[in-house]
Amino acid sequence: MAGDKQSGGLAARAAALALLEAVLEQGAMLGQVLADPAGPLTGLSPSDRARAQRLALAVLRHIEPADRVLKPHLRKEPPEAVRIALRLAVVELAVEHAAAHGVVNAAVSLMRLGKRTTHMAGLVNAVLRKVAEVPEPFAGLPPQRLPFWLRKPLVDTYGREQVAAMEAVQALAPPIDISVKPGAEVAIPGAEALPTGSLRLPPQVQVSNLPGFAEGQWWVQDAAAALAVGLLAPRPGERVLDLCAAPGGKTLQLAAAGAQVLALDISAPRLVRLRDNLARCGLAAEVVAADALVWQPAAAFDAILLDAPCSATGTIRRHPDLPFVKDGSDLPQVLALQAALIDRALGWLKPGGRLVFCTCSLLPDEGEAQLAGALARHPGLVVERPDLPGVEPAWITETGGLRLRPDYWAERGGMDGFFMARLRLPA
Ligand SMILES: C[S@@+](CC[C@H](N)C(=O)[O-])C[C@H]1O[C@@H](n2cnc3c(N)ncnc32)[C@H](O)[C@@H]1O
Repeated sequence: MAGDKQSGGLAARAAALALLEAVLEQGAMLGQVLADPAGPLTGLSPSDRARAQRLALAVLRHIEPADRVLKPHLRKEPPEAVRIALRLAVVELAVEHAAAHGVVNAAVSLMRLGKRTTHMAGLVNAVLRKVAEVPEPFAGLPPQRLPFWLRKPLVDTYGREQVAAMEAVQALAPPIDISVKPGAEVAIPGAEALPTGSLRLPPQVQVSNLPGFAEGQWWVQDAAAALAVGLLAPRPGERVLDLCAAPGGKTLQLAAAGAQVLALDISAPRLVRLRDNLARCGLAAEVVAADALVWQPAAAFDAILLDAPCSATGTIRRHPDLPFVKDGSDLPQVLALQAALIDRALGWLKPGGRLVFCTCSLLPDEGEAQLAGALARHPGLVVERPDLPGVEPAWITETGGLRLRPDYWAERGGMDGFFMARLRLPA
């Protein structure tokens, strides 16, 4: 749909609906759909692409309140395509505070464009006019809840109030954090220096236009994710393995610290991004595409960072599609893989060497329980407590791990959920 400005934003909205249908009806992760060269964003202008993506993310963060607003106005279940279009319009009204006439007209036009939806245009018009009469449609409604398979273990672990606080943060578009190359002078207007050393930018800035990006002086990396390399504390010249490295945020930190890095990942396509990131930042690492369950190193390492595959449930504020696509059924295999990777990595360290194990998960099975399992299987292994700038004592667990949650720094926009621990072998 060319000339989206003249057509009142229809192309961006139509693409947002297609993205939402791919996630909600076909169970695709948004990242996969966005990366598809033949996907719904093909042919759109950069600003329409950005708008479509922003709208789809906003809807995924507010499906539950949108459905509650719509319920009194719908006598029977509309077809899924119509329901998704109604949700989009409600979120535009309630969250984006877009002008009602534009939102209603666009939704009606989109219905008229589809053979299977054209007969619903009148209903959509009537429902949205009713919704638009209320100044703040979401006022008084709780934020969207996590799905039961995830919410239950989180409530059991952290408590009901804490989980509600996480859900409140997950309802907001997250800020963008960046890690700055040591020694680089970066002046980005509006950037906030975080206590742990990362810089925080407002949500939805166009990062590639900002000063220092093209020159490779910094890279996008959540402030919580950046702490794993701080915990490993790589020293110049050390031989360090970045196990499960792609797309490479932590590889960049390790290389920038002067370590001699071997970055390994099973995914060749994800390693293309890692290589691009290294090239942009003028940093070097040996890159290996291999399965860590079969690969063997030629020599032992001083230190290993294991950023293991996991449920990624700590990243829902950045990936609100995750609760609609995953159901936790792959967790047993993922837990077994994490334990196997820990055991293999410990076997590749020099005596006295250190391993940081981390996962971007909120589930204790993928964090605290993996640490306990590793300590039980490897007598002599010790946990070294984190001592990092900006890390609050309350974030450190009894056994010396670091538990990070989305509701920490809530007033600043939160942080990704992570668990990380530094283990040392006997010398
Ligand atoms: C959490 S991500 C890593 C993120 C990365 N460390 C960063 O900071 O950008 C986990 C990675 O594990 C990789 N992976 C999964 N199974 C693997 C295996 N058996 N061997 C090596 N890598 C694996 C995935 O391809 C994925 O890139």
